[in-house]
Amino acid sequence: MGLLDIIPAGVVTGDNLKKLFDYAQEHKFAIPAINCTSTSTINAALEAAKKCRSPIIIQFSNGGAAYVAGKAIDNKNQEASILGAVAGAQYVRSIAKAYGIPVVIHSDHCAKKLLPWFDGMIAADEEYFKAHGEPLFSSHMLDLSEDPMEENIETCLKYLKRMAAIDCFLEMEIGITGGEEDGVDNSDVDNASLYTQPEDIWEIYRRFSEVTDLFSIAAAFGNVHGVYAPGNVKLHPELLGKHQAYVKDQLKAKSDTPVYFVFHGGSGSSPKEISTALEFGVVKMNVDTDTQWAYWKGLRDFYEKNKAYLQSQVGNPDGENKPNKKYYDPRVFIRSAEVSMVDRIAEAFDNLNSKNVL
Ligand SMILES: O=C(CO)COP(=O)(O)O
Ligand SMILES: O=C[C@H](O)COP(=O)(O)O
Ligand SMILES: [Zn+2]
Ligand SMILES: [Zn+2]
Repeated sequence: MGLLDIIPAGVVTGDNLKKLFDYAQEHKFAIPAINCTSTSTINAALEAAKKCRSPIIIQFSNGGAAYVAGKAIDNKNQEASILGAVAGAQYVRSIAKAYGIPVVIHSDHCAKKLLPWFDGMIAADEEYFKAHGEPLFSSHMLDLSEDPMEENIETCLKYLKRMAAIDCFLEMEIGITGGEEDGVDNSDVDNASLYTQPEDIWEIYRRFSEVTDLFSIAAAFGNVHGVYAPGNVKLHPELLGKHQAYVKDQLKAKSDTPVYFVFHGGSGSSPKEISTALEFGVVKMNVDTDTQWAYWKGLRDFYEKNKAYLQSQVGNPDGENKPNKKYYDPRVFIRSAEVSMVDRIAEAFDNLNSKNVL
């Protein structure tokens, strides 16, 4: 039985999203979450998933969402980030079904200072729920990992109650992802905060479960955003196994993976690190930096290959009166970027063991 026997193609929310993650854990695969900033990058992500016969997660960071709306819109009260995330979600909703794959729409890291962004997106979810019986977004992430744990949990619980009422799924972060996100520089945080403890996972799991089962945990196991020289990042995905065993024991559960874990900083991770994470119940892995690089590389290679045709509107090695329109049409050069991004996402499906699961 394939995934499409269990959940439909198109945007999945609520119980269908839970079924997707359960299916992924059962079959030891995870779904790549690709940071998208435009219809071009969204289409590349959907194209890769269609090609690989896999579900996909389209996610918008705060800055990525603002970029979707356009740089001319002021973002002082998060207007651009709210409008852009909502516009991006609506765009995905209008085309997802045509790709014939399950699609999850998600918003990425939201720190305390960005809560007005979160409020704006939840308001859009509630409005969408009134009209369609489901939220606009499948899920959102709250990242209060910089704050004391009790405050992190309390704030998440407040939103979780509101989200549970509209079947919207919450991803929370505990422990700190190193590197940089949304201009917050975490490159010098102390080592212990980069690795979460099992007791903390249980505390979160226990309290969130009293409200809903629509939540996941981005637990830090040395994850870092970005790509660095070899040896600089020490990932310990096996720690996730300890967390799962601890929660299983507390719950006296049958499942070895009672928790849905999220892997941040997927770029630059080795296939071995990724497969260890899969073993311990990771259902979602975020990839941004490597797909950014792939998009750029596609464009760079196009330019290198066609340089002589890209110096003037008219005139190339084939003749001084020959027009170059077909080289500088964005549908041609941006397409090269997309094709390269599609290939990199296909590699992520391979590493995440999620090819041909429909
Ligand atoms: O975790 C991420 C987005 O939240 C992406 O991390 P990378 O840029 O390292 O792939
Ligand atoms: O959080 C990590 C993602 O890579 C988002 O990056 P960004 O804030 O530059 O869009
Ligand atoms: Zn974080
Ligand atoms: Zn992240």
